[in-house]
Amino acid sequence: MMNFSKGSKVWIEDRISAWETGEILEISGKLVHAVTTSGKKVSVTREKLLLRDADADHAGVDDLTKLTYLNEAETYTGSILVAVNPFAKLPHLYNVHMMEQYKGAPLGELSPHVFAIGDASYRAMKNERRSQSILVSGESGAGKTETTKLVMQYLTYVGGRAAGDDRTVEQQILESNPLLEAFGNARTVRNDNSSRFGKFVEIHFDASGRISGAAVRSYLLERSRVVQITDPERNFHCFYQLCASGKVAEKHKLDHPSNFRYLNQSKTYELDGRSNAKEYMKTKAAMDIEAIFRTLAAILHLGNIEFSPGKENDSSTTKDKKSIFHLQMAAELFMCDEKLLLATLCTRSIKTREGNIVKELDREAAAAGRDALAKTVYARLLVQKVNKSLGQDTNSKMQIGVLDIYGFECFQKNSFEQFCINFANEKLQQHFNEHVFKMEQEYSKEKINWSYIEFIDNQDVLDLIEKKPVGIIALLDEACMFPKSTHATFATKLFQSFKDHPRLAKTKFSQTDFTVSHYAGKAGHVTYQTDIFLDKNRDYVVVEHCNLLSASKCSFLAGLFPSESDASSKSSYKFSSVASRFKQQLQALMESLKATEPHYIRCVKPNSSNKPHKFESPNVLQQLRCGVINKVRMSRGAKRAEK
Ligand SMILES: Nc1ncnc2c1ncn2[C@@H]1O[C@H](COP(=O)(O)OP(=O)(O)OP(=O)(O)O)[C@@H](O)[C@H]1O
Repeated sequence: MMNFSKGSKVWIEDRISAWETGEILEISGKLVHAVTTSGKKVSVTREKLLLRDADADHAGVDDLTKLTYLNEAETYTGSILVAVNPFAKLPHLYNVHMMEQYKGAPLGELSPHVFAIGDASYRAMKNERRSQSILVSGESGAGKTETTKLVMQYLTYVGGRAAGDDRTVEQQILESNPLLEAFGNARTVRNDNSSRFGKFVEIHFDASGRISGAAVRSYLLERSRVVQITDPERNFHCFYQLCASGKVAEKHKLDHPSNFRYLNQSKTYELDGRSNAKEYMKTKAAMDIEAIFRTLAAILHLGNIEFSPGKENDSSTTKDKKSIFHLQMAAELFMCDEKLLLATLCTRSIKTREGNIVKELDREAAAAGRDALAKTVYARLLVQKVNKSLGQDTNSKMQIGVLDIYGFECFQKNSFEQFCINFANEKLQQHFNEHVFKMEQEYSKEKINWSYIEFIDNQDVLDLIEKKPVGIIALLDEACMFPKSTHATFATKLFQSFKDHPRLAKTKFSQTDFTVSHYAGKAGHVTYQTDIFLDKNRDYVVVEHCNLLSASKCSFLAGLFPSESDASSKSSYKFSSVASRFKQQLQALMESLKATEPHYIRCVKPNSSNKPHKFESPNVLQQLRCGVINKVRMSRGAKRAEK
């Protein structure tokens, strides 16, 4: 129970602003009468109040360990940097002078800064000879990508070689950013430059702490965007850049984006304050292979091939002259045979005991196959290319990995993507729990009074999601493999298997939605709509597609499709589970992270209109509650001991 008395400085819970500052006027029985700093008188019960640091009134504090009272109103803590997106350029905060200031400065001596985290990681790596990781999280538009770039800027600054080399590794690393963004980012309703994939950038160092290479791993690229977008969102930036590239565009017969089906589903072609042509130059500077542009152009032409019914029943062929032109262009740019491309799009061969049978595809199936091909080519292009341009150092013993991954998501409607994203966040939360637990043990050895209140073990949610043979992912894969399954049979099986599971519930209004109670407390109850779960989890690799492109005369493209001889497969479609692949990738990521010492940056979006100088408290509080820093509180008075 907190000790309130007349004159106590307090935080008062408020429906609109979350917490208001105030002072107690009088206590009468269960009611406390208080006045807010803005002069409003309120009478509330004690639960609506928290004691407050009066010292911090004037300017606030930027390091929470400086507070006497630590509670939600002051905010949570831990060794986490909370970075609020300024939505304005702040060059004075991120220049060389600043980097110089933070270089070697003990953590906590200067104001909290992204560079301070970068420096702490770099020094820990050098001193302890141990790999480090920096985990950047937050919701869309909170500033993860920008923060990641600043961390990389700092690391390349302190770990860079002396000037004089031709094109140094650190230059290569920094230049990979425009490339990654061109291919992996797009305009969404929430962010003009939203990363449509998660990424783990590993910077490699040699024994003396100098940068020797880098690598990037990507997670869950939103492939569907290549073929489907809605206004005012856009496709990936690189397509618009290519259309604005002048000569190259002309050479590949590209003109305005409005002429391409993959781009004109949304009428948004330009972005405020960005020029497609200028961005193209930046992307181009980071890569020298003409083959990439050619492949991108081929994807756009491919998307413009339309089909009409063919001569035979349920068959299809190119619709008109225009489609034939785009077919020719796509084949030319993919450097493959035009007839073979058409056959790949309009037929499938099925292996039977008697031999191969060629089955005609109707126009819907042909169009679906065309889009699948576009998505597969695009997805393979991204990481392959970026990794090549970075230059990995396979001998490096020490690394600093920067993870930029989507934070916990809970919308009005949640589908498969949110399910995967929240699964990733559960994994990261478990990693965080283990880390804090270890720290707590260290502290108790040193007899420091620190307690990790409400240590929440989320193994049960993880089991629910990923355990074999019965877990949400396993049941989903099973459903995907049986042609007769529907989302309804999947949901029924799910509820049968987990009848009394405390973390899984049915919803009132639907038989097929399910709610998972994630780690993030009340805010973490997420209801998923299973309608398109099965489709979204199916990633068919069409054998003909691979055969077509592995035979391409363009060695770059052929290299993206190493030929697999899978004679045992009866069908030319091979089911591969998106969720299971993601699970494996996460497992590998966790293994990498376990070998490192982690540092955390939580990015916060101050308002939902992306405006500077606007702070919506309830909104921010919600983000902090859902974040990695949830549930970590130091007991009051504990941090005095720590100080
Ligand atoms: N430190 C910063 N200084 C100035 N502007 C920033 C900063 N961080 C973010 N912004 C602004 O906010 C926008 C969104 O940030 P960013 O793209 O980094 O968000 P994100 O968390 O990576 O989002 P998503 O999950 O959608 O990729 C940026 O394009 C930029 O305009």
